[in-house]
Amino acid sequence: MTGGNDGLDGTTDRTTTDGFDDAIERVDPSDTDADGRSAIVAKRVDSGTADLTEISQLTRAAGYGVVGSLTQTRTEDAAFMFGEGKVAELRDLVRRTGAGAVIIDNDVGPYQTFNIGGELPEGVEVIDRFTLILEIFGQRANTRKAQLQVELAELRYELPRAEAKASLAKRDERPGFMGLGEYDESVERDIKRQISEIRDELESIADKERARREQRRESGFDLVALAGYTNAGKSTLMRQLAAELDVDENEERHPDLDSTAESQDMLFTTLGTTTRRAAMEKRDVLLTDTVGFIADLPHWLVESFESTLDSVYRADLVLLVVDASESVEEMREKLVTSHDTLYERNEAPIVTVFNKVDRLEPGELADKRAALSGLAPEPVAVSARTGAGVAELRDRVEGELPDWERERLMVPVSDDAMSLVSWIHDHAHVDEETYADEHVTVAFEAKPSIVARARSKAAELAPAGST
Ligand SMILES: Nc1nc2c(ncn2[C@@H]2O[C@H](COP(=O)(O)OP(=O)(O)OP(=O)(O)O)[C@@H](O)[C@H]2O)c(=O)[nH]1
Ligand SMILES: [Mg+2]
Repeated sequence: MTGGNDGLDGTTDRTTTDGFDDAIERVDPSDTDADGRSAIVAKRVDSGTADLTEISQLTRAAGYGVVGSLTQTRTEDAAFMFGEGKVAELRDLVRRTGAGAVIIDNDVGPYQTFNIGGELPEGVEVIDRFTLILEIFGQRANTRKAQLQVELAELRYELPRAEAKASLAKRDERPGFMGLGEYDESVERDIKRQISEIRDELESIADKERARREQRRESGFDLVALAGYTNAGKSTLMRQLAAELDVDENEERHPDLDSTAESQDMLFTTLGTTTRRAAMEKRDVLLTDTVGFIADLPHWLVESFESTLDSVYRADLVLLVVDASESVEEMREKLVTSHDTLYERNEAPIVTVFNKVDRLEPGELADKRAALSGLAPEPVAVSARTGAGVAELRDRVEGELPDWERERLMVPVSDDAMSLVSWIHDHAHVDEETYADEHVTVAFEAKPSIVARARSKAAELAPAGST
């Protein structure tokens, strides 16, 4: 996917700064993608040093080679986002590298995008962080739901821009704004209509998923979701915990489901959701792997993916996976982003999982636990790669799931009684099954809702008071 780029840490893009209007500029023409798409990454920060690591990873995940970079520390310029002199430098850098796109790790307004584009050689695209993420999602979207979510996000991104174009066109200042021809209010109306149609279709998909989740709960499954920052190791951990292949047989086929949940050292490897049965001692657990979180996403982009995140929000337990091989600072930022994403909607208890402990030095784990105890109380340390700590994680999952009830039912032997007994076997953990005096007795443990249903089924079979 990322052509000849192996190192994904983007560290080559970082240098020190003099603390002023720092011009960090690197050129690496060898770093072009296989299909020749190349980009310059750029970022502005108000203060401190701009870090290009993540935007470089995202750029490569979208299939571009990173051929140059540029950063600036200064307050935002209303017209160009960067200072005008910096935009001139950007133009020179584009000329020298032959880059086809400039990827800016900021929220670039529609007018700023237009202005920067006007300074660059003809045909060079100006892409901001959100558009880049949407591009990655668009490339990975391979279910109807994922495609609709991407389309919805694109339209919601486009809406304020269409408004801007309409107002520019009205003022007759820049006819053919961005080379896209005439704009008027009908474009906005059209976008709004499409948004509402897509929402309706997504809502009906979400209804079906909700019904399926309830069905699974009724069959005695506990639903556990893997959540966490992109590239934390969720899919790798899923494979460690999973007992067998997917159970989403009713769902639209998804390449992710066919063999294994994919893992790659790349941002947003997983876009859809994958559900597998987990291998547990007692409880029947369904595990769902899902799209990773990332910082600085506008609310509309998160909302567009709401139905994907529903499998996290509506789980019985969330495993929040963190890459513990990163610095405490990075871990903290990613934990904060994850908690922000979960905060309003999540209903489930959260267990934090420190992953990739195979990469830690002795003592490092204890230090990180202590430093992050506020954000990540009692984390379970695992290596999804080697399997270390995974047994402890299973125990912890079983311990955190809502308690089961014990019950003992006795019913007269009959065909209906036998089908009740087999229903109980399917939905509960049976401790004992005995036959005496034409009665069958089953002692079992199950979720309270399953126990209640077994009781009422038994009551229909047995004369009152016989249990
Ligand atoms: N050393 C080490 N590497 C790991 C471990 N777990 C995962 N990785 C690597 O980390 C990278 C990301 O793993 P994934 O499982 O794809 O991560 P993810 O959270 O599913 O990522 P997205 O789907 O992209 O959000 C891959 O290169 C994995 O091989 C681990 O325990 N130790
Ligand atoms: Mg994944």
